[in-house]
Amino acid sequence: METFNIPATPSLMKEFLRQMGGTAVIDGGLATVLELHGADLNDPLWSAKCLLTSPHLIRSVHLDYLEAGADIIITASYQATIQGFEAKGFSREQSENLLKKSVDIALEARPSVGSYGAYLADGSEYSGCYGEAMTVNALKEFHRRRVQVLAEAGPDIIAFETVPNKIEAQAFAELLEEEHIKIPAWLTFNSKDGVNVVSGDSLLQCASIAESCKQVVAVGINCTPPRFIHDLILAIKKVTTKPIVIYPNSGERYDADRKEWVENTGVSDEDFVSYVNKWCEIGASLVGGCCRTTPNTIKAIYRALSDRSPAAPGQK
Ligand SMILES: C[S+](C)CC[C@H](N)C(=O)O
Ligand SMILES: N[C@@H](CCS)C(=O)O
Ligand SMILES: [Zn+2]
Repeated sequence: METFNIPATPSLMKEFLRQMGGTAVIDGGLATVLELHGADLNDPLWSAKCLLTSPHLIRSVHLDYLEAGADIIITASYQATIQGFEAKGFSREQSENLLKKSVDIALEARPSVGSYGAYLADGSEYSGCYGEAMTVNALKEFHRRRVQVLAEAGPDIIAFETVPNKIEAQAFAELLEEEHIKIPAWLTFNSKDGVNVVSGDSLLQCASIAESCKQVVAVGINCTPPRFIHDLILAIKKVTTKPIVIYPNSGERYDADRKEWVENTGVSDEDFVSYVNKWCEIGASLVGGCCRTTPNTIKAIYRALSDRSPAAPGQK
């Protein structure tokens, strides 16, 4: 079982970034592009449904992102949970194999571990409200086997993403240590006000939990409107020495009942690509897109960063 040997040292990501010339490009929305290709994700498994119905499509979206200039691609496991597959009638073993399949499809990819809120499939990753009764221990038990299976599949890094509250950050950090996970990880939070994480918990406290966990090699923000990113980077910078990872969404709002994104009627987010260099100047070193971004977004980010000197991405 012990087949991986990448030491999860804090310097690992820094060394990778040095090799990349200082900045790395992450891919964009996976579910978004699966939908653009006709996948129906109105399902409790959301994008993980495609692990059952259209693995070829997942593979082709990963390839599109690599071609667009992404140095890092993220697997289709955001909403893939053993509990979610079992609810569809799969056995435990079949469910674990489906999780593993997400990594196999994007070999060398960064497995996505969405929050408990993602599994609930009611959009609660955008509120972080799990009820008074939820505890760090219950969250650890929910995620434990999932994290073990994904780590055993041998990815380069595990992306804990769209983390909405402090107890889930704590649960992930403790799981990485208790299970002696040797795969490095990043933890990215989401925000709807540019100050705190979506639950209202302090971003500084959440980022500090990530900072104290030795397996965590980067900390940041994902699936958050671009207009908040600048201030969030400045806040995170105060509490971390680790590389900062940023992959915003388009700024639209998610309607969890209809499982659809709706355009904002209020302030609109302009194309965020023009801000990417500024975000890197103030501290971000891994940049990509989340929901509602596409390979075109990533191409534009790649181009914007390539114009920077001397720290061009990827040196491709
Ligand atoms: C990142 S959100 C758009 C994922 C989907 C959500 N958990 C749902 O099931 O509706
Ligand atoms: N990684 C997921 C979304 C996380 S919010 C995806 O791109 O579909
Ligand atoms: Zn997203």
